[in-house]
Amino acid sequence: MLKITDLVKRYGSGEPVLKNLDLTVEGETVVSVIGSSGAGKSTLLRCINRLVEPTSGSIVLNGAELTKLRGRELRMARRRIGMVFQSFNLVDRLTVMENVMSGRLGYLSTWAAVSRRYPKEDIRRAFELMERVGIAHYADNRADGLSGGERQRVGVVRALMQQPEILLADEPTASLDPKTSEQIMQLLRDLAGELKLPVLINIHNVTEAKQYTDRIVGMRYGRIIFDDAPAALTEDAMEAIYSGSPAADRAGAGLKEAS
Ligand SMILES: Nc1ncnc2c1ncn2[C@@H]1O[C@H](COP(=O)(O)OP(=O)(O)OP(=O)(O)O)[C@@H](O)[C@H]1O
Repeated sequence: MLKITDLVKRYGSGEPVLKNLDLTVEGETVVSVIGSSGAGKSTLLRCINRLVEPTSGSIVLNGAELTKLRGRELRMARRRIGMVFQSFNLVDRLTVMENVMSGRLGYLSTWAAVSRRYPKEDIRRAFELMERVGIAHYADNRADGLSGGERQRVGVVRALMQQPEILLADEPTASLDPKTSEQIMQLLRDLAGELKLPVLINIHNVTEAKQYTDRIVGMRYGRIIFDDAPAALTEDAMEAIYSGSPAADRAGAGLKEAS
């Protein structure tokens, strides 16, 4: 379970971009985070894996407080959090297999990592997952020879190789055509169920969020103002999430306040 309490993030001395957020994600739920550009969606995801340092608040993953960790402990905790990126973040000149196996680096000794001596079990698991997502036949191909959808599948398998306890996806379909985008959303949804993994997806495409996720979290300038099932995302709720400006938000407008 991921439990975020009273999370604040301020970049430098500016206004907070996350304002006392509370969010709990349990089980194999697929949760989408929607909101205007600048609402703080990426910052929220990046605070969870500490790519961005939270200013204050608590982020607990299966009993472990992530905000307090430093050094080795932080590296150990990070491997429990899988991340899938909009731009895939693959190493182009490496093969699909090498990219996938880089998901295991956090588990290997320095010597094993440098010499790329992966345990047999890791290799078996890599093939199993690559088969599952339909890229096993590309294992020895260079990553830059693949289509966008195939590259994102590599990114998903790499994240799963970490044996994560949660999967974070930062606009995973934004670089893909509509059909491929739907396939990736379906894949994330299916994998959440198969691996009993909670998935948190930052996404701009509200139609996909409604179709492929169990729960929608709507952010407006640093606050969560909607958190419910897709069917509850009415036009009024959409208006509250997407209208306004940071200045209007500072003045206190919002769905929670209005209701
Ligand atoms: N490294 C940074 N330094 C300073 N300000 C930042 C930094 N990263 C993000 N911000 C600011 O924080 C706010 C929230 O940005 P964030 O990227 O989290 O929003 P978002 O909802 O993910 O937007 P988008 O949908 O456009 O990606 C924005 O005002 C942004 O300019």
